[in-house]
Amino acid sequence: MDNGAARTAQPVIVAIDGPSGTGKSSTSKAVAAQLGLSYLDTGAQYRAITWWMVTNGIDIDDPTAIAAVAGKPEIVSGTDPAQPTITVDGVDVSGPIRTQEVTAKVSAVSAVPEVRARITELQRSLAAAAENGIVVEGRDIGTTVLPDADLKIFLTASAEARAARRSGELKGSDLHSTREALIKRDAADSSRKTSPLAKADDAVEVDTTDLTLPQVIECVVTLVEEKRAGK
Ligand SMILES: Nc1ncnc2c1ncn2[C@@H]1O[C@H](COP(=O)(O)OP(=O)(O)O)[C@@H](O)[C@H]1O
Ligand SMILES: Nc1ccn([C@H]2C[C@H](O)[C@@H](COP(=O)(O)OP(=O)(O)O)O2)c(=O)n1
Repeated sequence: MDNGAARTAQPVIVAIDGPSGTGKSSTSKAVAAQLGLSYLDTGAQYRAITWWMVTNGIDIDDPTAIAAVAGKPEIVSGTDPAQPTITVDGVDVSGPIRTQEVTAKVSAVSAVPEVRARITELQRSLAAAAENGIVVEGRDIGTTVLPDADLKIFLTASAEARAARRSGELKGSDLHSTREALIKRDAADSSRKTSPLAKADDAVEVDTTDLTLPQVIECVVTLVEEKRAGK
């Protein structure tokens, strides 16, 4: 019986995938905040496990060595879009996971199946625990992690636009080397055997090259609201 209390909407699961610099993090955070949903940056989790491997002297070129210790670090993600957090064994690593060293090594670490199995399990349990629903962003969310997501978005943008956005963030970096590094990482992420970066067949593709960030956010919010209305 309806006792007059506000009826809560069904939890909604939104998967946002795409290559680097397409606007996944900024869009996902804003959409989640606007709609009262949780938010998960899965790239931060792969960066966190990479940071742990580097800090503990694990040979990044040795997938067997990485696999052997993949279960060791305890990675905890806070899913409030206003203040996303990430810790490894209780240490706040939100700064250290963004260094160029971690960025250069994350594709090799995240290609190891044992790493993916571990992180995927964490992602699924966080999504299941999100009371109002969640926006999860990454590379394989729509294809592998949450194939039953209510809405799947695949963001794209030209390499030029993505490199310009990234070098705007990294002070002192030059556009050419940022573009090359970004293309190399996308190629590695797209060609790995285990759950590569890919668009799910039922994902809505949004090309953000000529859109402002507020336009992309509005587009995704509208798609979520349409989904919710149709439920
Ligand atoms: N549509 C857009 N137009 C201009 N800049 C954008 C747009 N979307 C994102 N950005 C900027 O580009 C940078 C990378 O965005 P981010 O959300 O981190 O991308 P991703 O998570 O896909 O790597 C950020 O500085 C962000 O503010
Ligand atoms: N679901 C995911 C998310 C990220 N990864 C890997 C591959 C990416 O190059 C790294 C870093 O991801 P992140 O989203 O932080 O990358 P950006 O620099 O923001 O583009 O993690 C992944 O393999 N699967």
